[in-house]
Amino acid sequence: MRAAWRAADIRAAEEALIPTLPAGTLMQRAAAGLARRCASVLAGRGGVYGARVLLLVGAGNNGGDALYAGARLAARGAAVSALLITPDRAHAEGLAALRAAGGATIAGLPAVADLVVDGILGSGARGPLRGAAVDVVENLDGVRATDGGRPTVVAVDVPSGVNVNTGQVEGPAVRADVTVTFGCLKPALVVGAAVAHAGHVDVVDIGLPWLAVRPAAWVPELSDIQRWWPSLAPTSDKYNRGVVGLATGSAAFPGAALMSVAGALAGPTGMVRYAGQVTDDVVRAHPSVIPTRRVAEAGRVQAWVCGCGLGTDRHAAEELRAVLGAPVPAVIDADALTLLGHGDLNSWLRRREAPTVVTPHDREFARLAGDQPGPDRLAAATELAAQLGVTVLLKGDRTLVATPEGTVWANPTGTPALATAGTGDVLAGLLGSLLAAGLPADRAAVAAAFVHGLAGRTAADRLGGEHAPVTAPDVAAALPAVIASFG
Ligand SMILES: NC(=O)C1=CN([C@@H]2O[C@H](COP(=O)(O)OP(=O)(O)OC[C@H]3O[C@@H](n4cnc5c(N)ncnc54)[C@H](O)[C@@H]3O)[C@@H](O)[C@H]2O)[C@@H](O)CC1
Repeated sequence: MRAAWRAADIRAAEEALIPTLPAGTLMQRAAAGLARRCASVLAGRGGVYGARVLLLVGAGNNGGDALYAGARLAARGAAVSALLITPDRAHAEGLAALRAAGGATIAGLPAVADLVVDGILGSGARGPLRGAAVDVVENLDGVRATDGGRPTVVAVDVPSGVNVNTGQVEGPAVRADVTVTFGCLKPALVVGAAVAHAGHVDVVDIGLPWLAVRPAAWVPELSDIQRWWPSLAPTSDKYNRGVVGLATGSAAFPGAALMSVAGALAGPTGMVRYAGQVTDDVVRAHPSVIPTRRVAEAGRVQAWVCGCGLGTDRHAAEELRAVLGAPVPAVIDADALTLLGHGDLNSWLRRREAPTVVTPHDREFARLAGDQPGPDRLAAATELAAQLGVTVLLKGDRTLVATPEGTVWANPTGTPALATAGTGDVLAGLLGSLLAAGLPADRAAVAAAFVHGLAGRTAADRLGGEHAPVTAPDVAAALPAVIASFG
């Protein structure tokens, strides 16, 4: 797993480190890593020698990184021009280094550049872009590469214009192909609208120590999921692998039952029970499932999933109450979240002692929290988790998992392929299976979101690419291959 820390925490660590090193060491390490990445980008566009490089240089150290990296590229024969956003405040030593290497300054955006290095703002950014930077960023699209195509844009640390700590994008912001970030990830590189501005993210090691404060977010990696995923043992049987129950679907929404069951069947449990109104549909599609009509009539389970397509009538409320009253972990999804938003069911949720995961998208989040998550999704998910005392899986292109204790995870595998009806039901079923198999709520939620994202990507690939019309059954069908690949 990797950590994304807030700008102030990173700055404090850097300030503690700086006096222990020769002057300028951190910036030189940053610039060296940045120049290396820029050179590899240029290698793919015909080489460094003779390439046209445009540096966008702001008033702070972010501009300093760009200037020193530009000096390194100029020394290798690139034609490097620096556009100083606030000329009287540019990093003096960096500028001198660039000039000494043969680079020049220019007064406005050039017509041609093969590589644009965005050093306008980094972790010292406050609010949306102001002043001359706005014009530069808004007109960047007019710059063409020597071959007539788009230049490659490399952002330094974070793309300029994004909120480093929240990932919010409130005004014009650079759209980078690559972001070279220093020391560790930043929240803007893992959550919110800013992620789409960052492109591919490279973390350059500048010798920053592991920070002693809680990260703004953790980002799971495949190796974490592989490690957590319950594996089959010679002594496994259908009961000790865990049994998951699904209180999902209704006459109006039978598909939600089928999708949630499909998700659960792909998980690690040995048995799936279905309690609901569409038992015939479920058993026809999935003959291994044990059907009953009501939660109260189902046999023992180690976790419940409740809400997908359940409806919001009195029957649905009774079923939700039965799930909330059961002393086992529960996933509360979709219609069950609507039911929780009003009436006495919310107090049932608070009384629960077994782990609970709620899985809202933004509108469902508003039903629980009173308002949509807003631009600071990390804070919103954390607050709701603390307020309800449950794990919150906030769906989005970067799904977040927040625990009541204040830990947040940002899932990196999201894909637009999942933006289609029914995929949430698949996720809920899979998550329920992981809970029933004994995973703690946060790991179950993180693992389910991660694998679900991979399944979305696999489904799209199988159908011909990222623009293929993926459906929820395609996602469910892709789960076994993704899980099998864990080895
Ligand atoms: N602290 C360190 O030791 C290191 C810092 N490094 C670099 O330094 C960066 C942080 O440097 P700084 O703290 O100087 O901050 P920035 O380089 O992000 O710039 C801050 C300056 O930009 C201006 N500014 C702030 N918000 C603005 C806005 N919305 N619109 C227009 N101008 C705005 C302010 O006047 C401020 O002086 C990092 O992102 C990284 O690139 C690296 O060199 C590695 C080492």
